[in-house]
Amino acid sequence: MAPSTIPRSDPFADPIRMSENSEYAAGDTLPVGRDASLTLATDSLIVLEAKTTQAVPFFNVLWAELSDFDITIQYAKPTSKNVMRVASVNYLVEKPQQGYAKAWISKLLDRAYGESQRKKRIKVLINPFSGRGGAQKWFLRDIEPIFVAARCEINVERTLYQGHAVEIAEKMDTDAYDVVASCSGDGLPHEVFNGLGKKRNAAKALSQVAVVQLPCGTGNAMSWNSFGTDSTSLAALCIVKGIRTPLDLVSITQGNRRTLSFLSQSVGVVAEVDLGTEHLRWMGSARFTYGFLVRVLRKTVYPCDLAVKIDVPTKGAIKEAYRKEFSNHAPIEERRSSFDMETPGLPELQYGTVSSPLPSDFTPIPSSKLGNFYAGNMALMAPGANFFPAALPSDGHLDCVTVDGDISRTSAIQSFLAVEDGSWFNMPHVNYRKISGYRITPKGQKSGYISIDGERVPFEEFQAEVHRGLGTVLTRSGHMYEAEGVVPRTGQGS
Ligand SMILES: Nc1ncnc2c1ncn2[C@@H]1O[C@H](COP(=O)(O)OP(=O)(O)OP(=O)(O)O)[C@@H](O)[C@H]1O
Repeated sequence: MAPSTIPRSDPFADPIRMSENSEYAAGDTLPVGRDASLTLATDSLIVLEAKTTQAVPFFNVLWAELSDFDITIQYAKPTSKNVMRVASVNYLVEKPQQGYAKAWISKLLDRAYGESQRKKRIKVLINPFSGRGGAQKWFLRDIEPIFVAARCEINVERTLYQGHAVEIAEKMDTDAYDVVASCSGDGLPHEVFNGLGKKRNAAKALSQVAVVQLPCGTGNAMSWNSFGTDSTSLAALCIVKGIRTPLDLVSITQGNRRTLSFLSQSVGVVAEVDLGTEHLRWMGSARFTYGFLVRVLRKTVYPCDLAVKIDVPTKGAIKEAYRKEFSNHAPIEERRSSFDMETPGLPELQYGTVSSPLPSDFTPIPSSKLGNFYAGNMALMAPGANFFPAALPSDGHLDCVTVDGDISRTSAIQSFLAVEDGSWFNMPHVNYRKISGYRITPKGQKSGYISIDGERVPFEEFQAEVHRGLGTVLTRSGHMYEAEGVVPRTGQGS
Protein backbone atom coordinates (compact mmCIF):
# COMPACT_ATOMS: atom_id res chain seq x y z
CA MET A 1 0.00 0.00 0.00
CA ALA A 2 1.27 3.47 -0.80
CA PRO A 3 2.24 5.84 2.00
CA SER A 4 -0.59 8.09 3.03
CA THR A 5 1.24 11.22 1.92
CA ILE A 6 1.22 10.10 -1.73
CA PRO A 7 -1.80 10.81 -3.88
CA ARG A 8 -3.31 7.49 -5.06
CA SER A 9 -3.24 8.72 -8.63
CA ASP A 10 0.55 8.77 -8.62
CA PRO A 11 1.95 5.76 -6.78
CA PHE A 12 5.49 6.49 -7.98
CA ALA A 13 5.78 10.00 -6.66
CA ASP A 14 8.63 10.56 -4.23
CA PRO A 15 7.14 11.28 -0.80
CA ILE A 16 10.27 12.98 0.46
CA ARG A 17 10.54 15.11 -2.62
CA MET A 18 6.93 16.04 -2.30
CA SER A 19 7.43 17.22 1.24
CA GLU A 20 10.31 19.30 2.54
CA ASN A 21 13.34 17.63 0.96
CA SER A 22 14.04 17.99 -2.72
CA GLU A 23 17.45 16.31 -3.05
CA TYR A 24 16.11 12.95 -4.26
CA ALA A 25 15.44 12.35 -7.94
CA ALA A 26 12.18 10.85 -9.15
CA GLY A 27 12.40 7.09 -9.04
CA ASP A 28 14.68 7.06 -5.98
CA THR A 29 11.84 6.37 -3.56
CA LEU A 30 9.79 3.21 -3.33
CA PRO A 31 6.61 3.43 -1.31
CA VAL A 32 6.17 0.21 0.68
CA GLY A 33 3.96 -1.35 3.31
CA ARG A 34 1.26 0.63 5.01
CA ASP A 35 3.06 3.79 5.74
CA ALA A 36 6.72 3.45 4.82
CA SER A 37 9.17 4.25 2.07
CA LEU A 38 12.64 3.23 0.93
CA THR A 39 14.77 5.99 -0.57
CA LEU A 40 18.13 5.93 -2.33
CA ALA A 41 19.97 8.91 -0.82
CA THR A 42 23.52 10.07 -1.55
CA ASP A 43 25.40 7.25 0.12
CA SER A 44 22.78 5.28 1.97
CA LEU A 45 19.38 3.71 1.83
CA ILE A 46 16.86 5.58 3.97
CA VAL A 47 14.18 3.40 5.52
CA LEU A 48 11.38 5.70 6.60
CA GLU A 49 8.48 4.48 8.70
CA ALA A 50 5.74 6.44 10.44
CA LYS A 51 7.80 6.93 13.58
CA THR A 52 11.32 5.83 12.74
CA THR A 53 14.01 6.50 10.16
CA GLN A 54 17.16 4.48 9.62
CA ALA A 55 20.01 4.96 7.19
CA VAL A 56 21.79 1.89 5.84
CA PRO A 57 25.05 2.77 4.04
CA PHE A 58 25.03 1.33 0.50
CA PHE A 59 28.33 -0.38 1.36
CA ASN A 60 26.44 -2.46 3.94
CA VAL A 61 23.62 -3.53 1.63
CA LEU A 62 24.14 -7.20 0.79
CA TRP A 63 21.14 -8.04 -1.38
CA ALA A 64 17.58 -7.10 -2.25
CA GLU A 65 14.86 -9.11 -3.92
CA LEU A 66 11.22 -9.01 -4.75
CA SER A 67 8.80 -11.90 -4.35
CA ASP A 68 5.12 -11.98 -5.34
CA PHE A 69 4.11 -9.85 -2.39
CA ASP A 70 7.08 -8.29 -0.75
CA ILE A 71 10.54 -6.80 -0.94
CA THR A 72 13.38 -8.03 1.30
CA ILE A 73 16.63 -6.14 1.75
CA GLN A 74 19.45 -7.81 3.63
CA TYR A 75 22.30 -5.76 5.00
CA ALA A 76 25.22 -5.92 7.43
CA LYS A 77 24.30 -4.14 10.64
CA PRO A 78 27.00 -3.07 13.11
CA THR A 79 26.18 -4.51 16.53
CA SER A 80 29.37 -3.13 18.08
CA LYS A 81 32.51 -1.34 16.87
CA ASN A 82 33.96 -4.52 15.38
CA VAL A 83 31.01 -6.77 14.70
CA MET A 84 28.56 -6.89 11.80
CA ARG A 85 25.52 -9.14 11.72
CA VAL A 86 23.09 -9.81 8.88
CA ALA A 87 19.81 -7.95 9.34
CA SER A 88 16.90 -7.38 7.00
CA VAL A 89 13.86 -5.25 6.30
CA ASN A 90 10.78 -6.66 4.66
CA TYR A 91 7.73 -4.79 3.34
CA LEU A 92 4.65 -5.49 1.30
CA VAL A 93 4.74 -4.21 -2.27
CA GLU A 94 1.39 -3.75 -4.02
CA LYS A 95 0.98 -5.64 -7.29
CA PRO A 96 0.75 -2.51 -9.51
CA GLN A 97 4.06 -1.28 -8.11
CA GLN A 98 6.01 -4.42 -8.82
CA GLY A 99 7.49 -3.25 -12.13
CA TYR A 100 8.66 -0.05 -10.53
CA ALA A 101 9.99 -1.96 -7.52
CA LYS A 102 12.09 -4.19 -9.80
CA ALA A 103 13.70 -1.17 -11.43
CA TRP A 104 14.25 0.39 -7.99
CA ILE A 105 16.01 -2.79 -6.74
CA SER A 106 18.25 -2.76 -9.76
CA LYS A 107 19.24 0.85 -8.92
CA LEU A 108 19.79 -0.09 -5.27
CA LEU A 109 22.11 -2.97 -6.23
CA ASP A 110 24.01 -0.70 -8.63
CA ARG A 111 24.63 1.71 -5.77
CA ALA A 112 25.36 -1.09 -3.31
CA TYR A 113 27.96 -2.80 -5.48
CA GLY A 114 29.38 -0.04 -7.71
CA GLU A 115 32.21 -1.61 -9.70
CA SER A 116 32.49 -4.58 -7.33
CA GLN A 117 31.53 -7.97 -8.72
CA ARG A 118 28.24 -9.38 -7.35
CA LYS A 119 27.66 -12.98 -6.27
CA LYS A 120 31.35 -13.81 -6.12
CA ARG A 121 32.31 -17.48 -6.29
CA ILE A 122 34.51 -17.98 -3.24
CA LYS A 123 36.74 -20.89 -2.31
CA VAL A 124 37.09 -20.64 1.48
CA LEU A 125 40.11 -22.23 3.18
CA ILE A 126 40.05 -22.66 6.94
CA ASN A 127 43.23 -23.24 8.93
CA PRO A 128 41.81 -24.80 12.10
CA PHE A 129 45.04 -24.06 13.97
CA SER A 130 45.66 -20.45 13.02
CA GLY A 131 45.81 -17.87 15.76
CA ARG A 132 44.15 -19.23 18.87
CA GLY A 133 42.30 -21.91 16.92
CA GLY A 134 39.04 -20.02 16.39
CA ALA A 135 38.89 -19.93 12.58
CA GLN A 136 36.18 -22.60 12.18
CA LYS A 137 33.94 -20.96 14.79
CA TRP A 138 34.45 -17.47 13.39
CA PHE A 139 33.69 -18.67 9.90
CA LEU A 140 30.33 -20.11 10.92
CA ARG A 141 29.36 -17.22 13.20
CA ASP A 142 30.79 -14.11 11.52
CA ILE A 143 31.57 -14.86 7.89
CA GLU A 144 29.32 -17.45 6.29
CA PRO A 145 26.02 -15.63 7.04
CA ILE A 146 27.34 -12.50 5.28
CA PHE A 147 28.48 -14.45 2.21
CA VAL A 148 25.17 -16.32 2.07
CA ALA A 149 23.09 -13.14 2.40
CA ALA A 150 25.12 -11.59 -0.43
CA ARG A 151 24.30 -14.63 -2.60
CA CYS A 152 27.98 -15.59 -2.92
CA GLU A 153 28.66 -19.16 -3.98
CA ILE A 154 30.93 -20.76 -1.41
CA ASN A 155 32.97 -23.93 -1.25
CA VAL A 156 34.73 -24.62 2.05
CA GLU A 157 37.83 -26.73 2.68
CA ARG A 158 39.88 -27.13 5.86
CA THR A 159 43.68 -27.28 5.60
CA LEU A 160 44.95 -30.50 7.13
CA TYR A 161 48.69 -29.91 7.32
CA GLN A 162 51.36 -27.33 6.64
CA GLY A 163 51.64 -26.63 2.91
CA HIS A 164 48.16 -28.03 2.17
CA ALA A 165 46.96 -24.65 0.83
CA VAL A 166 49.78 -24.72 -1.76
CA GLU A 167 48.45 -28.04 -3.06
CA ILE A 168 44.82 -26.91 -3.02
CA ALA A 169 45.63 -23.75 -4.99
CA GLU A 170 47.85 -25.61 -7.43
CA LYS A 171 45.08 -28.08 -8.24
CA MET A 172 42.08 -25.76 -8.18
CA ASP A 173 40.00 -25.01 -11.25
CA THR A 174 40.56 -21.26 -11.56
CA ASP A 175 37.64 -20.92 -13.99
CA ALA A 176 35.30 -22.03 -11.20
CA TYR A 177 36.23 -19.34 -8.63
CA ASP A 178 36.66 -15.58 -8.43
CA VAL A 179 38.24 -15.52 -4.98
CA VAL A 180 40.24 -17.73 -2.60
CA ALA A 181 39.58 -16.50 0.92
CA SER A 182 41.71 -17.90 3.74
CA CYS A 183 40.38 -17.92 7.31
CA SER A 184 43.92 -17.70 8.66
CA GLY A 185 46.91 -15.50 9.35
CA ASP A 186 49.22 -14.33 6.56
CA GLY A 187 50.64 -17.85 6.12
CA LEU A 188 47.80 -19.25 4.02
CA PRO A 189 47.58 -16.37 1.50
CA HIS A 190 51.35 -16.82 1.03
CA GLU A 191 50.74 -20.51 0.30
CA VAL A 192 47.83 -19.76 -2.05
CA PHE A 193 49.90 -17.34 -4.16
CA ASN A 194 52.64 -19.96 -4.34
CA GLY A 195 50.19 -22.73 -5.25
CA LEU A 196 48.70 -20.63 -8.08
CA GLY A 197 52.29 -19.83 -9.10
CA LYS A 198 52.96 -23.54 -9.55
CA LYS A 199 50.19 -23.96 -12.10
CA ARG A 200 51.10 -24.43 -15.72
CA ASN A 201 49.25 -21.22 -16.58
CA ALA A 202 50.49 -19.37 -13.48
CA ALA A 203 50.19 -15.78 -14.78
CA LYS A 204 46.65 -16.39 -15.97
CA ALA A 205 45.62 -18.13 -12.74
CA LEU A 206 47.11 -15.32 -10.63
CA SER A 207 45.25 -12.72 -12.66
CA GLN A 208 41.94 -14.61 -12.53
CA VAL A 209 41.64 -15.45 -8.87
CA ALA A 210 41.76 -12.82 -6.12
CA VAL A 211 43.59 -14.01 -3.00
CA VAL A 212 42.19 -12.54 0.22
CA GLN A 213 42.29 -13.06 3.96
CA LEU A 214 39.59 -13.44 6.56
CA PRO A 215 41.65 -12.41 9.58
CA CYS A 216 41.80 -15.39 11.94
CA GLY A 217 45.55 -15.60 12.61
CA THR A 218 48.18 -14.01 14.80
CA GLY A 219 49.47 -11.91 11.90
CA ASN A 220 46.68 -10.45 9.75
CA ALA A 221 48.59 -7.84 7.75
CA MET A 222 46.80 -8.60 4.50
CA SER A 223 43.40 -7.77 5.95
CA TRP A 224 44.68 -4.62 7.68
CA ASN A 225 46.09 -3.32 4.39
CA SER A 226 43.24 -4.31 2.08
CA PHE A 227 40.29 -3.67 4.36
CA GLY A 228 41.63 -1.69 7.34
CA THR A 229 40.37 -4.19 9.90
CA ASP A 230 40.98 -7.45 11.70
CA SER A 231 37.29 -7.95 12.36
CA THR A 232 36.17 -11.17 10.70
CA SER A 233 32.66 -9.96 9.96
CA LEU A 234 33.79 -6.59 8.58
CA ALA A 235 36.41 -8.34 6.43
CA ALA A 236 33.67 -10.64 5.09
CA LEU A 237 31.65 -7.57 4.10
CA CYS A 238 34.77 -6.05 2.50
CA ILE A 239 35.22 -9.23 0.45
CA VAL A 240 31.60 -9.08 -0.70
CA LYS A 241 32.17 -5.43 -1.71
CA GLY A 242 35.88 -5.69 -2.56
CA ILE A 243 37.22 -4.41 -5.87
CA ARG A 244 39.68 -6.51 -7.86
CA THR A 245 43.13 -4.96 -7.53
CA PRO A 246 46.34 -6.19 -9.18
CA LEU A 247 49.07 -6.85 -6.62
CA ASP A 248 52.80 -6.82 -7.26
CA LEU A 249 54.37 -10.15 -6.38
CA VAL A 250 58.05 -10.72 -5.70
CA SER A 251 60.07 -13.70 -6.89
CA ILE A 252 62.62 -14.77 -4.31
CA THR A 253 65.42 -17.02 -5.47
CA GLN A 254 67.51 -18.72 -2.80
CA GLY A 255 69.67 -21.79 -3.44
CA ASN A 256 67.82 -23.41 -6.31
CA ARG A 257 64.34 -22.50 -5.03
CA ARG A 258 62.01 -19.85 -6.39
CA THR A 259 59.09 -18.69 -4.27
CA LEU A 260 56.63 -15.80 -4.37
CA SER A 261 56.40 -13.20 -1.62
CA PHE A 262 53.39 -10.88 -1.32
CA LEU A 263 54.10 -9.05 1.93
CA SER A 264 57.68 -8.43 3.05
CA GLN A 265 61.24 -9.62 3.41
CA SER A 266 63.50 -8.72 6.30
CA VAL A 267 67.08 -9.23 7.42
CA GLY A 268 68.42 -7.75 10.66
CA VAL A 269 66.62 -6.47 13.71
CA VAL A 270 63.02 -6.86 12.47
CA ALA A 271 63.58 -10.45 11.28
CA GLU A 272 65.31 -11.36 14.52
CA VAL A 273 62.69 -9.74 16.73
CA ASP A 274 59.89 -11.38 14.74
CA LEU A 275 61.37 -14.87 14.47
CA GLY A 276 63.94 -15.01 17.26
CA THR A 277 61.74 -14.15 20.24
CA GLU A 278 59.39 -17.15 20.11
CA HIS A 279 60.59 -18.11 23.60
CA LEU A 280 59.09 -14.82 24.84
CA ARG A 281 55.58 -15.54 23.48
CA TRP A 282 54.26 -15.38 27.04
CA MET A 283 54.85 -11.61 26.90
CA GLY A 284 52.24 -11.16 24.15
CA SER A 285 52.98 -8.32 21.75
CA ALA A 286 55.34 -6.75 24.33
CA ARG A 287 57.92 -9.30 23.16
CA PHE A 288 58.47 -7.21 20.01
CA THR A 289 59.10 -4.03 22.00
CA TYR A 290 61.35 -5.87 24.44
CA GLY A 291 63.25 -7.69 21.68
CA PHE A 292 63.78 -4.47 19.77
CA LEU A 293 64.95 -2.45 22.76
CA VAL A 294 67.46 -5.11 23.81
CA ARG A 295 69.06 -5.11 20.37
CA VAL A 296 69.00 -1.34 19.98
CA LEU A 297 70.65 -0.81 23.35
CA ARG A 298 73.39 -3.23 22.31
CA LYS A 299 73.68 -1.43 18.94
CA THR A 300 73.51 -4.79 17.16
CA VAL A 301 74.65 -4.76 13.52
CA TYR A 302 73.96 -7.36 10.84
CA PRO A 303 76.66 -6.88 8.16
CA CYS A 304 75.62 -7.75 4.60
CA ASP A 305 76.47 -7.16 0.98
CA LEU A 306 73.49 -5.44 -0.56
CA ALA A 307 72.88 -4.40 -4.16
CA VAL A 308 69.63 -2.83 -5.28
CA LYS A 309 67.84 -1.88 -8.49
CA ILE A 310 66.74 1.61 -7.44
CA ASP A 311 63.70 3.05 -9.24
CA VAL A 312 62.68 6.05 -7.12
CA PRO A 313 65.63 7.28 -5.05
CA THR A 314 64.29 10.29 -3.14
CA LYS A 315 61.59 10.70 -0.52
CA GLY A 316 60.25 13.77 -2.38
CA ALA A 317 59.70 11.78 -5.60
CA ILE A 318 58.17 8.91 -3.61
CA LYS A 319 55.65 11.28 -1.99
CA GLU A 320 54.79 12.78 -5.36
CA ALA A 321 54.12 9.34 -6.90
CA TYR A 322 51.93 8.47 -3.92
CA ARG A 323 49.96 11.71 -4.21
CA LYS A 324 49.34 11.04 -7.91
CA GLU A 325 47.86 7.63 -7.14
CA PHE A 326 44.92 9.23 -5.30
CA SER A 327 43.45 10.33 -8.60
CA ASN A 328 44.67 7.42 -10.72
CA HIS A 329 41.67 5.40 -11.83
CA ALA A 330 43.39 3.49 -14.62
CA PRO A 331 41.69 0.23 -15.55
CA ILE A 332 42.93 -3.03 -14.12
CA GLU A 333 44.82 -4.07 -17.29
CA GLU A 334 46.98 -0.94 -17.06
CA ARG A 335 48.03 -1.87 -13.53
CA ARG A 336 49.82 -5.03 -14.56
CA SER A 337 52.81 -5.74 -16.78
CA SER A 338 51.64 -7.49 -19.95
CA PHE A 339 52.53 -11.02 -18.92
CA ASP A 340 52.40 -13.63 -21.64
CA MET A 341 49.43 -15.69 -20.42
CA GLU A 342 50.46 -18.64 -22.58
CA THR A 343 54.05 -18.94 -21.24
CA PRO A 344 54.16 -21.98 -18.97
CA GLY A 345 54.88 -21.28 -15.31
CA LEU A 346 55.88 -17.98 -13.72
CA PRO A 347 57.18 -15.04 -15.78
CA GLU A 348 60.81 -15.24 -16.81
CA LEU A 349 63.23 -13.59 -14.37
CA GLN A 350 64.56 -10.35 -15.82
CA TYR A 351 67.51 -10.23 -13.38
CA GLY A 352 68.26 -13.95 -13.34
CA THR A 353 68.54 -15.88 -10.09
CA VAL A 354 70.74 -15.46 -7.03
CA SER A 355 73.31 -17.65 -8.82
CA SER A 356 73.50 -15.40 -11.92
CA PRO A 357 76.14 -12.65 -12.20
CA LEU A 358 75.03 -9.53 -10.32
CA PRO A 359 72.91 -7.44 -12.76
CA SER A 360 74.82 -4.36 -13.95
CA ASP A 361 71.98 -2.00 -12.99
CA PHE A 362 72.00 -3.09 -9.32
CA THR A 363 73.63 -0.37 -7.17
CA PRO A 364 75.74 -1.51 -4.19
CA ILE A 365 74.57 0.01 -0.88
CA PRO A 366 77.23 0.07 1.85
CA SER A 367 75.85 -2.30 4.51
CA SER A 368 78.73 -3.34 6.76
CA LYS A 369 76.91 -1.69 9.71
CA LEU A 370 73.37 -2.64 8.67
CA GLY A 371 70.88 -2.71 11.51
CA ASN A 372 67.74 -3.35 9.53
CA PHE A 373 66.95 -4.30 5.95
CA TYR A 374 63.22 -4.36 5.35
CA ALA A 375 61.44 -4.57 1.97
CA GLY A 376 57.67 -4.26 1.92
CA ASN A 377 54.94 -4.71 -0.65
CA MET A 378 52.15 -3.62 1.71
CA ALA A 379 52.13 -0.74 4.19
CA LEU A 380 51.13 -2.20 7.57
CA MET A 381 52.98 -5.22 8.90
CA ALA A 382 50.64 -5.34 11.94
CA PRO A 383 48.21 -2.87 13.49
CA GLY A 384 50.26 0.16 14.51
CA ALA A 385 53.24 -0.98 12.42
CA ASN A 386 53.07 1.27 9.36
CA PHE A 387 56.58 0.46 8.17
CA PHE A 388 55.92 1.25 4.49
CA PRO A 389 53.55 4.24 4.38
CA ALA A 390 54.34 4.85 0.67
CA ALA A 391 53.52 1.29 -0.44
CA LEU A 392 51.03 0.90 -3.29
CA PRO A 393 49.53 -2.40 -4.46
CA SER A 394 50.59 -2.30 -8.09
CA ASP A 395 53.21 0.37 -8.72
CA GLY A 396 55.76 -2.26 -9.72
CA HIS A 397 58.03 -1.43 -6.76
CA LEU A 398 58.98 -2.77 -3.39
CA ASP A 399 59.46 -0.15 -0.68
CA CYS A 400 62.92 -0.70 0.75
CA VAL A 401 64.10 0.61 4.10
CA THR A 402 67.63 0.39 5.41
CA VAL A 403 68.77 1.72 8.77
CA ASP A 404 72.30 1.45 10.14
CA GLY A 405 72.72 -0.41 13.40
CA ASP A 406 75.19 2.07 14.88
CA ILE A 407 72.94 5.14 14.96
CA SER A 408 72.45 6.73 18.38
CA ARG A 409 70.19 4.87 20.78
CA THR A 410 67.95 7.93 20.99
CA SER A 411 67.48 8.02 17.20
CA ALA A 412 66.80 4.28 17.13
CA ILE A 413 64.15 4.53 19.83
CA GLN A 414 62.61 7.61 18.21
CA SER A 415 62.32 5.79 14.89
CA PHE A 416 60.77 2.75 16.61
CA LEU A 417 58.12 5.02 18.15
CA ALA A 418 57.54 6.79 14.82
CA VAL A 419 56.68 3.57 12.98
CA GLU A 420 53.15 3.56 14.34
CA ASP A 421 51.94 6.57 12.37
CA GLY A 422 54.31 6.14 9.41
CA SER A 423 56.21 9.34 10.33
CA TRP A 424 59.47 7.42 10.45
CA PHE A 425 59.48 7.82 6.66
CA ASN A 426 60.68 11.41 7.17
CA MET A 427 63.49 10.62 9.62
CA PRO A 428 66.93 11.41 8.17
CA HIS A 429 68.57 8.13 9.22
CA VAL A 430 65.77 6.06 7.63
CA ASN A 431 66.78 5.37 4.02
CA TYR A 432 63.59 4.78 2.03
CA ARG A 433 63.69 3.87 -1.66
CA LYS A 434 61.39 2.34 -4.27
CA ILE A 435 63.13 -0.60 -5.88
CA SER A 436 62.34 -3.46 -8.25
CA GLY A 437 65.03 -5.97 -7.33
CA TYR A 438 67.89 -6.62 -4.93
CA ARG A 439 70.43 -9.19 -3.79
CA ILE A 440 71.44 -9.48 -0.15
CA THR A 441 74.24 -11.62 1.25
CA PRO A 442 74.74 -11.89 5.03
CA LYS A 443 78.42 -11.53 6.00
CA GLY A 444 80.46 -12.55 9.05
CA GLN A 445 77.54 -14.16 10.91
CA LYS A 446 77.30 -17.91 11.39
CA SER A 447 73.56 -17.88 11.82
CA GLY A 448 70.70 -15.45 11.88
CA TYR A 449 67.19 -14.75 10.70
CA ILE A 450 65.68 -14.03 7.32
CA SER A 451 61.94 -13.60 7.12
CA ILE A 452 59.88 -13.88 3.94
CA ASP A 453 56.23 -12.96 4.56
CA GLY A 454 56.82 -13.69 8.26
CA GLU A 455 58.19 -17.22 7.70
CA ARG A 456 61.78 -18.17 8.46
CA VAL A 457 63.94 -19.19 5.48
CA PRO A 458 67.60 -20.39 5.47
CA PHE A 459 70.17 -17.80 6.53
CA GLU A 460 71.84 -17.49 3.14
CA GLU A 461 71.94 -15.01 0.29
CA PHE A 462 68.84 -14.44 -1.80
CA GLN A 463 67.68 -12.28 -4.67
CA ALA A 464 64.32 -10.59 -5.19
CA GLU A 465 62.57 -9.31 -8.31
CA VAL A 466 59.21 -7.54 -8.54
CA HIS A 467 56.55 -8.58 -11.09
CA ARG A 468 54.15 -5.68 -11.51
CA GLY A 469 50.54 -6.68 -10.82
CA LEU A 470 51.19 -10.41 -11.22
CA GLY A 471 48.78 -11.27 -8.39
CA THR A 472 45.25 -10.14 -7.63
CA VAL A 473 43.63 -9.14 -4.33
CA LEU A 474 40.44 -7.37 -3.33
CA THR A 475 40.64 -3.93 -1.73
CA ARG A 476 38.09 -1.37 -0.61
CA SER A 477 39.45 1.34 -2.90
CA GLY A 478 40.56 -0.71 -5.92
CA HIS A 479 44.01 0.89 -6.01
CA MET A 480 45.39 1.82 -2.59
CA TYR A 481 45.89 0.38 0.86
CA GLU A 482 43.86 1.46 3.88
CA ALA A 483 46.91 2.56 5.89
CA GLU A 484 47.72 6.21 6.51
CA GLY A 485 49.98 7.17 3.59
CA VAL A 486 52.94 9.53 3.16
CA VAL A 487 50.50 12.17 1.94
CA PRO A 488 47.36 12.71 4.01
CA ARG A 489 44.13 11.83 2.22
CA THR A 490 42.84 15.33 2.84
CA GLY A 491 45.78 16.83 0.98
CA GLN A 492 45.61 14.56 -2.02
CA GLY A 493 45.04 17.17 -4.72
CA SER A 494 45.01 16.00 -8.30
N1 LIG B 1 45.87 -28.40 9.77
C1 LIG B 1 47.04 -27.84 9.93
N2 LIG B 1 47.94 -28.33 10.81
C2 LIG B 1 49.12 -27.73 11.00
N3 LIG B 1 49.55 -26.63 10.35
C3 LIG B 1 48.71 -26.09 9.45
C4 LIG B 1 47.42 -26.66 9.20
N4 LIG B 1 46.80 -25.91 8.26
C5 LIG B 1 47.68 -24.93 7.94
N5 LIG B 1 48.83 -25.02 8.65
C6 LIG B 1 50.00 -24.15 8.64
O1 LIG B 1 49.90 -23.16 9.67
C7 LIG B 1 50.82 -22.11 9.37
C8 LIG B 1 50.34 -20.79 9.93
O2 LIG B 1 49.21 -20.40 9.32
P1 LIG B 1 48.42 -19.04 9.51
O3 LIG B 1 49.07 -17.95 8.81
O4 LIG B 1 47.04 -19.37 9.17
O5 LIG B 1 48.36 -18.77 11.05
P2 LIG B 1 48.95 -17.78 12.12
O6 LIG B 1 48.32 -18.13 13.40
O7 LIG B 1 48.87 -16.35 11.74
O8 LIG B 1 50.39 -18.16 12.05
P3 LIG B 1 51.65 -18.27 12.92
O9 LIG B 1 51.69 -19.69 13.34
O10 LIG B 1 52.69 -17.89 11.90
O11 LIG B 1 51.54 -17.29 14.05
C9 LIG B 1 51.03 -22.18 7.86
O12 LIG B 1 52.37 -22.49 7.63
C10 LIG B 1 50.14 -23.33 7.41
O13 LIG B 1 50.73 -24.12 6.40
